[in-house]
Amino acid sequence: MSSPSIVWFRDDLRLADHPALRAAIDRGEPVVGLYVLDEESEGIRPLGGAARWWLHHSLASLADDLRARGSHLVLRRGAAASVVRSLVDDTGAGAVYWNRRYGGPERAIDTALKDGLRSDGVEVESFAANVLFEPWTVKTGSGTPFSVFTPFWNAARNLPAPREPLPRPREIPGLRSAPAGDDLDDWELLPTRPDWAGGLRERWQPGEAAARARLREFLDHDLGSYDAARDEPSAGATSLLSPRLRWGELSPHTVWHAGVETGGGTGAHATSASRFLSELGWREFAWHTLYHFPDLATKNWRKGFDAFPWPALDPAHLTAWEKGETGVPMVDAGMRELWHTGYMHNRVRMVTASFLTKNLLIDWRLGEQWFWDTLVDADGASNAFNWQWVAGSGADASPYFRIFNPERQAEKFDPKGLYIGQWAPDSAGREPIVDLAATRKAALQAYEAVKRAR
Ligand SMILES: Cc1cc2nc3c(=O)[nH]c(=O)nc-3n(C[C@H](O)[C@H](O)[C@H](O)COP(=O)(O)OP(=O)(O)OC[C@H]3O[C@@H](n4cnc5c(N)ncnc54)[C@H](O)[C@@H]3O)c2cc1C
Repeated sequence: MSSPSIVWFRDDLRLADHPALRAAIDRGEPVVGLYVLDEESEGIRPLGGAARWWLHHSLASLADDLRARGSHLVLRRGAAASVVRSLVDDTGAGAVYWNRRYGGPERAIDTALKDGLRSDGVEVESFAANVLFEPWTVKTGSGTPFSVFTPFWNAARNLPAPREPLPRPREIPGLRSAPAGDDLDDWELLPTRPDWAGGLRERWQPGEAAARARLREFLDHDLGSYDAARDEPSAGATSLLSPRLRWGELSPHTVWHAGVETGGGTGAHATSASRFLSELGWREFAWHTLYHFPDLATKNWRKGFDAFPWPALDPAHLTAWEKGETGVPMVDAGMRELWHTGYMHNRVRMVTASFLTKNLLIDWRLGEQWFWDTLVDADGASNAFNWQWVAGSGADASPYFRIFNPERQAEKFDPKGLYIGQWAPDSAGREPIVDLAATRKAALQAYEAVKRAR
């Protein structure tokens, strides 16, 4: 009788550079892949609509890849701990392997499950694979977590370099017949009525093979102009790797080493490569912050910001922002790009988030939730981290209260109006729903309460 190894896939929907999968293959018994759609465990945040769309396609691709190499992906739905246990019972598995996750509720589930399975005699091992630096290894001189990016990243860079990525396995021995599982279509991850995913289908191809192709294309063709053009939303100069990293179709190690190798030498290419690698550093910093502050999506990271006097919500303003009908062209263009494609350029994310929190004085949590529902790259760390950074409640070195002026941002980063022309050509001649100068002043006044609370 064989005693299979279960590989529990989570935010790592790939075969290459997958240490848990590698360990399972090395154990020499049949390998069973598992993905659990967990909408029941305490504290697990339900996925947003755009994320569900991506997940569906990425799982389909992973299942094909596993099948082509001799194994299976079993899909089951329910509270993760009991689903994993029941698959262990069904298959007589002797080992369960996974790559680590860093959110608070996720860690609680994984730790309890590891202890429980081990005490039943099942081998359980977890691996570092989804961040370059384990969040607890980057510490200040006094052993505390970092609260500012630059010293965080300097300290991380002084640690041993990220390991080389593991090769993609050619063969993965599986059980002769797959254990029972759900049909992916029955999970209803895709929208039906209405089907709003047309723009997502046009823009994206989820799955590991497409992710690797995009990485190569970006490094071979676009990297040289990254540093100069990365802030221009119409330039198409950024990597578009965020959903691929979010879903783990690429590991950060793979991206890191590919970037280091391509960016050698001097000149624009090298400057761009080092800028690109430091953007990966922001992703690391977001996970570091979430690990040490698990309530990042719900509570102000900066305690003093609890004193910020948010006025009563004007639901019409929130709806105008969500739909890209504010009459502020840069904001409307961004919000429509988001709705149509499940993505928004980083510069415009900052402008739209600033407009919501500073000009409309709407709590950052409502914006975070909208992005959570509409972004294909929405993740537990980066989304909340960046919302708090823009709102002023987050981990930011800046001593002042940052307010982006959407008109000046458009002049600077979309000088020919190409981005606005693509997404919100009708917005330019319209009256904004609020007066930008007056609302800016009101935001600064509201911030006085935070200063007093310090
Ligand atoms: C309000 C707001 C919300 C955001 N929500 C998310 C989110 O849910 N998920 C997400 O991945 N990014 C988020 N970002 C960060 C950033 O906008 C995206 O990572 C970036 O636009 C993705 O495009 P790209 O892959 O072409 O980026 P590139 O410029 O090519 O950067 C390469 C990679 O670095 C990482 N990265 C770059 N900037 C950041 C950043 N500021 N914070 C964390 N990682 C970064 C991403 O993994 C990205 O794929 C948010 C930013 C803001 C201002």
